[in-house]
Amino acid sequence: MGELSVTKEIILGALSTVQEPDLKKDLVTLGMIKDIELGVGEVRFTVVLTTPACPLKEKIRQDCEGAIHNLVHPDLKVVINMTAEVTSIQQQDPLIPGVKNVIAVASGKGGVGKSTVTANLAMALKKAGAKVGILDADISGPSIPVMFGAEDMQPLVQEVNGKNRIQPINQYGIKLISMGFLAPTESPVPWRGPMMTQALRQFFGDTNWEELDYLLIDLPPGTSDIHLTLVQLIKLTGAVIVTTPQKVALSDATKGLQFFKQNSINVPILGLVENMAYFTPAELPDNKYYLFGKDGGKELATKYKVPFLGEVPLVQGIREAGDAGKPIAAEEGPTADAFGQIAANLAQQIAINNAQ
Ligand SMILES: Nc1ncnc2c1ncn2[C@@H]1O[C@H](COP(=O)(O)OP(=O)(O)OP(=O)(O)O)[C@@H](O)[C@H]1O
Repeated sequence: MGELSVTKEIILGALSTVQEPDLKKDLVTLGMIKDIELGVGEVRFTVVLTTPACPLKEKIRQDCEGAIHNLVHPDLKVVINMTAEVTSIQQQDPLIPGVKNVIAVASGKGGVGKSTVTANLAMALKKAGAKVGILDADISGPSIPVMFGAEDMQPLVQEVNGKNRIQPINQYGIKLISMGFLAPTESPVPWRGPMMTQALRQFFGDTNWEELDYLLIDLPPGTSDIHLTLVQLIKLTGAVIVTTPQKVALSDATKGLQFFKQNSINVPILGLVENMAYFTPAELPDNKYYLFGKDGGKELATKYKVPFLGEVPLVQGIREAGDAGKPIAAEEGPTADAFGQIAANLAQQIAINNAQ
């Protein structure tokens, strides 16, 4: 490379031609390039993505390398450190100062797998390197403790900076709080409005969440007092709607969508997840049986112009893992990959919304 004298400005100039495909601006303008270091015949720098679950990570890395080779020198060795700093909504909620994004997971109909999707998305986001928590507000049947093998656990109350704080359960690196910890499942307490409001307020304000990139809220099916309390209590990043492809579930999912979209509530829909999209027997992994109809969720997303985050098959392993207390997304395999892809799409939508 003899004569070549490369400066940080030249490197920045080359990288300013690389676009962040979602945010539609270049990496330099977005402040995503850090710590440029020049060595003999090589350049090192860090790219700070908006989420560790970024589905475009590899493309952005290749585009950076390509820009330097094309615009600076083809033989320059390029060493890129890909990191991430999750972005947050502009006005973070003072009730939960360390929590960057709060995502409501809702469904119209019961039993469509909303808790299963919440648990597995949390696992997948955690696996990608994010700090994740779940607040299980589904008093109709708090299944999150079971899905995390935490049904016999109780959160402790500890004094932090002179204030009593609830310590969330930490299971597989995910922080959990559940209405189920307050009311044992076998003796369902008839929750009344003020009790729920109080419990939710406490779960947000008095829990020692510390730093979280994503806090997922598992809501009861349908639209209830809890939904209203939640949107009044906390500034949500957005909502995810879980549905199955059959007609009854879709019409209920539409009600869920409309609840968040109505003017007085105005919570962005981050996307729709189609659960039990098709059945795949373990012994015939390439066969797909569309038991509940095909593409219902996808079509609903198109109709209401909301992102389609992906589909989850009906497989025995998902139910077994849930019952065994460790979400399947914690393991490796095609089902975990499906959740990984949905989590990446969700993280991407959050980053896009936060940039607007
Ligand atoms: N894709 C799937 N494949 C196999 N089993 C699934 C799948 N999704 C959910 N299940 C199973 O279906 C049952 C109901 O799921 P889950 O509790 O997640 O539904 P829900 O919508 O949260 O229910 P609720 O109405 O109680 O809130 C569970 O036993 C779960 O393991």
